[in-house]
Order: sequence, then structure tokens, then C-alpha cells
Amino acid sequence: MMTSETPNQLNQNAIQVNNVLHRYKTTDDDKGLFIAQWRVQRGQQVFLHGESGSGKTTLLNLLAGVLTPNEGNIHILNQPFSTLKAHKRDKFRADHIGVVFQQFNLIPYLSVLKNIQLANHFSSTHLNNVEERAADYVQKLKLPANILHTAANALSIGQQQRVAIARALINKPELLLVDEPTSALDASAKDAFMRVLTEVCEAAGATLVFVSHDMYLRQFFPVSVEMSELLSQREDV
Ligand SMILES: Nc1ncnc2c1ncn2[C@@H]1O[C@H](COP(=O)(O)OP(=O)(O)OP(=O)(O)O)[C@@H](O)[C@H]1O
Repeated sequence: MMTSETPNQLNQNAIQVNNVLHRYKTTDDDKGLFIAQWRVQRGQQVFLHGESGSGKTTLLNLLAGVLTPNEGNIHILNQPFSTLKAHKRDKFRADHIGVVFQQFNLIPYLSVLKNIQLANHFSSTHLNNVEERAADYVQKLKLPANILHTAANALSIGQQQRVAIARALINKPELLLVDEPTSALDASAKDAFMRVLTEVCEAAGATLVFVSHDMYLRQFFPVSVEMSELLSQREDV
């Protein structure tokens, strides 16, 4: 899928995937994931779905720079990203990308506030009002105010999900990547979570890529992409 882009349109891309091939193994039985081209505009909220094993988590890991492509490249916010050396990629991620993966990766014995402060510590966005911003997100995400001083291992799964979102947003990332966060929630909690997540991203002007196989959640997004639409065939792999 080729599109001709004016320089102005290029500037508005949060994500550009160009001829990306990723294989876990270099054996013949691993055909790998190949995407010729994919663009996500800045500020867009995209629901990325597809059947189990279709490569959603692999793609999200490529966008987060946790994995790097065997071929091709990924630009994030119009800057080369996948080709950066590992430490520069880590730095770029800490400064520009918020990530919420399936295991929320909160440090269990630290308080919610300490978990959030740590995310800021590793970024160049040294904010002097982290606690204030954390309290604001706690309120927006409809968590109890005193949760900031609760240890992460004392939280319910639903609370951990929202704390992980607050932590991912604390550095004002331009791009938020979220992987299947609602599987443990019942229907009404899902609705509330999705509304808050999309509202908070919109208010922050953040681009959101949200991965799930739960088609119920599609209604919360203006743009929806099926993994099979993104994947291209390559004869030589
Ligand atoms: N660490 C790994 N090593 C080798 N192969 C892997 C690894 N992780 C995933 N795969 C393979 O890559 C393919 C895509 O997996 P991926 O987890 O990206 O799919 P998914 O769409 O996120 O699936 P699900 O919805 O079940 O989480 C699958 O065939 C899977 O077996």
C-alpha cells in the first residue's frame, strides 16, 4: 500500500513502519512478520486487533523498541527509532513513549507514587510536579486519592491497570502503546476504563495504539486496524 505524502503530512506521523520484517528465528518454518508500510497520524487513537498469534504483541514490541526488525525501519515522531543503538532507543522510549504491557510491571513493594516517580526519573522530562500530576491522574482515572501511598502489591488488577496508565502518561508521552489491558475487567468496568483512557489521551494530545482481540472495545476508537490488513506477503522469506 503506497501513498504519496506531502512534507506536511509526513510531519504529522506519529508512526511510520517501512518494509519491516521481524523473525524470532531464522529458520524456514518461521515466516516472520512483514509490514510493507503503515502510518499512524499524530493524535490518532487506533484499535489494533487480530486473532491470537497474528503478531499484535510482536508489532507493539517493535513500536516500543523492545524488539528490532531484521529488515526495514520504524520512525517514531518522524525520527529514526528502530535503527538507534540500544541505549539511545531506551532513552527515546523513556522520553517519548508510554508503554502498558500485559503484565503491568509495577514494582510490587514500592508505593504507587514511587512507581510513578521512577518512570520520571528515567526520562529527560524532569518534572518538578510529579506528585501533583500523579494525584491528578489518580483522580481522572477514578482511583482513591490515598492509593498513591499504597504498595503496588496491595492493588486489585483493575487498580494496577489504571496505575500503569498513570505511570505511562506521567512524562507526557506523545505516543502511548497499550497491550490488552482489560481482560480481567467485567463489562461495566471495561466501559469506564476505556472512556477514561481515551479521554485522558485526547486531553494530552497523545497518539494511542491499543491492542486487543476483544472486538467489544472497537466502539471506543475512531480508527480500527485488523492485523491481517497490515501484513504483506513476501515471496523470499
Ligand atoms: N519470544 C518468542 N519466540 C518465538 N516465537 C514467538 C515469540 N513470541 C511470539 N512468537 C510467535 O510469533 C507469532 C506472533 O505472536 P504474538 O504474541 O505477537 O501474537 P498476538 O497476536 O499478540 O497473540 P495473542 O493475541 O495470543 O497475544 C506467534 O506465532 C508466536 O508463536
